[in-house]
Amino acid sequence: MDRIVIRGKQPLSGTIPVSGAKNSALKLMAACLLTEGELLLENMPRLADTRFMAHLLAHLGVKAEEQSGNRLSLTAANLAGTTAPYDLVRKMRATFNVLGPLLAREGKAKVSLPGGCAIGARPVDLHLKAMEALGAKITLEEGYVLAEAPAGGLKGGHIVFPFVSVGATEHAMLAAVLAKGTSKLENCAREPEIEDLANCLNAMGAKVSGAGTGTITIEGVSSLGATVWPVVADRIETGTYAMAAAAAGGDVTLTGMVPAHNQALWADLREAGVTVEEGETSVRIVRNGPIRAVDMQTAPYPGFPTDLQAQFMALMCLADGASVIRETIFENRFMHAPELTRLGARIDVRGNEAVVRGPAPLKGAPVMATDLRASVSLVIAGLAAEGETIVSRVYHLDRGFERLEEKLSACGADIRREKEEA
Ligand SMILES: CC(=O)N[C@H]1[C@@H](OP(=O)(O)OP(=O)(O)OC[C@H]2O[C@@H](n3ccc(=O)[nH]c3=O)[C@H](O)[C@@H]2O)O[C@H](CO)[C@@H](O)[C@@H]1O
Ligand SMILES: C=C(OP(=O)(O)O)C(=O)O
Repeated sequence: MDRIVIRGKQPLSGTIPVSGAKNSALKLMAACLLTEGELLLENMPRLADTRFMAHLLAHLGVKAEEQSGNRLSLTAANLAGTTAPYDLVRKMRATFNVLGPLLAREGKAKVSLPGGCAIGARPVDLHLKAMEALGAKITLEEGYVLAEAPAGGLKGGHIVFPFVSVGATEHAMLAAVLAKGTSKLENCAREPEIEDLANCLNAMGAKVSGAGTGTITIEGVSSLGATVWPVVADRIETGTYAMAAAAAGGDVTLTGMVPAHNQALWADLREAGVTVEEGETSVRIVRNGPIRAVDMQTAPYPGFPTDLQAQFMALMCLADGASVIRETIFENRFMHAPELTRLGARIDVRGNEAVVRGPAPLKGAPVMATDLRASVSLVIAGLAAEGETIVSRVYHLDRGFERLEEKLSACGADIRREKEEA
């Protein structure tokens, strides 16, 4: 197993190209199941999660071919089956989103209950209610969801989500595009990844309107066709490197991204004393002076993303004063706090609130995390800490960060990957 070794206290300076968004790429990949035509995805991030999703799609009969220039060709001309087995679903959340497309195209699907980051219970009840609203019959059997469309296929339906769910909104869209009639989805998630998926589906011939707002309307069509689609830039990777630059200090420009997708973070970074200069498709982050403590609460988009909460906590460890961080999306997403404490941070967690008391003189130590964003928060803290920080369980990082060490080293970070001793 690999580990990441960081010698901190090197200011960062340079340019980091932002990759395509993991959380969009995975749902776009699932969309290939809706058509016999080729879905050619550009700006694909090369990640453990996208590889894993490709394995699942291959199992379902999809011809998946990586092409130069971060392109992935997916063709589901002949499906080999409609079952997504436990071993190919358990590692991550987005694999569950193959259920809707299979159900819409083949009239049935059998999909294992999903895995994903261990950050809370993460049920799939909203996904299943959405499928039922489109006419599907759902049963649970031995850890699998069995879904069956009515004779003649899924029908347009009215879905009012009781609370906002990114995955359920995307899943409902992925099924409703091929349903007969019109579907109306209310209280939808508004994340940029939802718009990316809707725009790609429309390019395939779907009729989806309202994505990016709370109400999405879908007029079902009888079939979808081939398209070429560039994956939207990863706003979580963007925010992560922005906070790495703020924590380590220096002057870093992130390129190939959409500044508007991180407004909540930019506001908090500016309040913390960090300079954020937004360009058309880039953002420059400069931090020379002290960091001010800022309170923050996660919220669905356009609020502060839960996927950047751990990184923000790492930054606040360095701030002058106390900051209160409230996690409102997942009930168990402070697993990084005890690990940050190993590096010298002072953090009190009570329920869904963490009080971070800075500035803590961080010192390198061996640490490990239990999920993707928690792991990268330890990398950020390591960049600001004196001495050597060793982050184990790198497979979490590999799920969602493409060439992390390369991108940070190019900006002057002393960071390397090595084999863990047995
Ligand atoms: C692969 C992917 O895109 N993952 C992202 C997606 O996860 P994911 O789509 O799983 O997150 P959701 O928005 O669905 O989850 C929000 C909340 O709703 C709950 N819930 C969700 C569905 C459901 O059927 N029942 C239910 O109770 C969840 O447990 C959570 O507490 O959005 C999250 C919130 O921005 C991000 O942190 C994840 O990185
Ligand atoms: C929680 C995440 O991913 P997943 O939903 O796949 O667990 C994440 O990307 O931070």
